[in-house]
Parts: sequence; C-alpha cells; structure tokens
Amino acid sequence: MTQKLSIIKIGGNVIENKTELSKFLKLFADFDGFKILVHGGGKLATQLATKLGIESKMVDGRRITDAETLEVITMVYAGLTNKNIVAQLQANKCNAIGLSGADGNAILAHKRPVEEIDYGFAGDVDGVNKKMISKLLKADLTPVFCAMSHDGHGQLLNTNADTIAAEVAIHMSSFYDTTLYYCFEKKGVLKDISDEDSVIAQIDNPSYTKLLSEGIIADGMIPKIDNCFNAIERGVEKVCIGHHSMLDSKNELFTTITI
Ligand SMILES: Nc1ncnc2c1ncn2[C@@H]1O[C@H](COP(=O)(O)OP(=O)(O)O)[C@@H](O)[C@H]1O
Ligand SMILES: CC(=O)N[C@@H](CCC(=O)OP(=O)(O)O)C(=O)O
Repeated sequence: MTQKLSIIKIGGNVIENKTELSKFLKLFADFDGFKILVHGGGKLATQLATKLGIESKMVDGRRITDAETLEVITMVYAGLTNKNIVAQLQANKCNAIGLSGADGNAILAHKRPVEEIDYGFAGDVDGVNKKMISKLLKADLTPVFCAMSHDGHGQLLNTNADTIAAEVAIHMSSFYDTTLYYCFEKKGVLKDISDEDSVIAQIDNPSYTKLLSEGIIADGMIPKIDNCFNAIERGVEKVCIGHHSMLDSKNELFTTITI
C-alpha cells in the first residue's frame, strides 16, 4: 500500500500573527504521518523592503524581483521566517529541517523569460528532487520549504509559495498518496467574502469558471486555485483550502477542489 504524505502550505497573514502562527505550528507538529511544510512570507518581505527604502512591485500577485529585492527575500524567506518556524517546530518536538530550493538541490527552476513583463529573478519550477526529500522523510525529518528555488548555476530565484507547494506535491505523488492543504486566515473559499461562514464545500472546473465570472473569486485566490487544479490534474489525490485550524481533525469546514 502506498504511504500517505501531506504537503501543507501556510500563508503570509498567519505567519505575521505570532499567536495564530504558534497555534498552527502546534497543530502541524501533532499532525500524523509523513508531512512537509511550505511557507510564504510575502508581507514581511514587503515590510523589510520598505524599511530599507526598496519599493515593492507586484503584478498579478507576483513580485517583480530585481537584484536588491532578491537579497531582501533571501534574508526574509530562507533566513528569518524559515529558521523561526523550524525553531518553533523543534520546541513542539517536530524534527524539522529548513530548506530553500537550493538545499539538497531540492527545487530546480529557470528564470522566467521576459515577455510583456520582466519579473526579474522569478523562477518557474522544472523539477523537484523527490529522492532526496523522501530520504529526509524516511530519516524522520520534516522538511520546511521557503518560497525559493535555484537554477543549478548559482542563481537563487523567487518562486511563489503556493506554486512551490503544488510542485512538491505533484512530484512527490509518484512515491506517495499526496494531499495538498492550503491553510490561510479564512475558513475556505467564501461565497461572500464578508461572511466568514459562507464556505463553498467543493469547487470543480465548471463552478470555478462561474465563480470567476461572478467576481466571487478574486485576487490571490485566483492563482491559488489555478495551482490546486494543476496539482489535481498531475497526480495529487486531494487538495483542500481552509483555515489554519484545518489540521485539527475536528474541523470539517473547508473547501475541496475536484476536477
Ligand atoms: N472567494 C474568496 N474566498 C476567500 N478568500 C478570497 C476570495 N476571493 C479572494 N480572496 C482573497 O484571497 C486571499 C488569499 O490569497 P493570498 O493572499 O494569496 O493567500 P496566502 O495568505 O495563502 O498567501 C484572501 O486573504 C482573500 O483576501
Ligand atoms: C514570485 C513571488 O511572487 N513570490 C512570492 C513568494 C512569497 C509568497 O508566496 O508568500 P505568500 O504565500 O505569503 O503570499 C513573493 O515574493 O511575494
């Protein structure tokens, strides 16, 4: 029987809130089975960039990553955020190991070609070192990935954390039955953004098209759901979007994405 693996992504609004982050990390540490954590941290990067006098530019939810911005995000994602999360997981008796995509050649990418927009040092994923990651899991280590990949020629690249989570889940699904969880500050995909309890239980391709045309799904939720469909279409068993308390088995209110 194929073993189960959970890939869990935690969003930037939770990372910024110390109390909520610590609640989430406790749930994550107690979560049964093989697991991998992927974290964002875009908001913290924007805050540090502002303090340093560097303007942050986003296009369609993606950061334009020039050389200075790459330095900031490396400090924030692979440094401060990743190491704080790992230390807190260790305090919860979860033997976490923090990784960027360069560590152990975990996530290989290429710099996004310049078309209408030059995203700078933004990476599109080409491959995931599933053998290395599997060895870590079997050694009882829990990988914690930040939103960074590399090109194999010495260049670090910025890759959206939702995409890192989907790509890791897709590649690991040749070894494991994988479930991908997108955890954030809301209870799921909402029918009415002002009503926290209006969670849509299931979204498939036709209902997604309708929700998009009605403007119910917008902003950062669009690339998130695109990543969900990509994952389901490429071998991931199950994809859920929900509150960061979703890892509590008592919590049954969240959104499931199906084809
Ligand atoms: N229908 C919807 N239901 C829930 N959130 C939505 C919806 N439409 C847009 N959003 C927005 O999408 C955001 C989540 O996307 P994003 O900020 O990229 O997530 P993350 O915090 O995981 O990085 C929510 O904070 C919310 O403002
Ligand atoms: C290319 C790109 O846009 N990368 C993202 C990576 C961080 C991220 O995805 O963080 P959240 O999950 O908290 O949004 C960025 O720099 O904002």
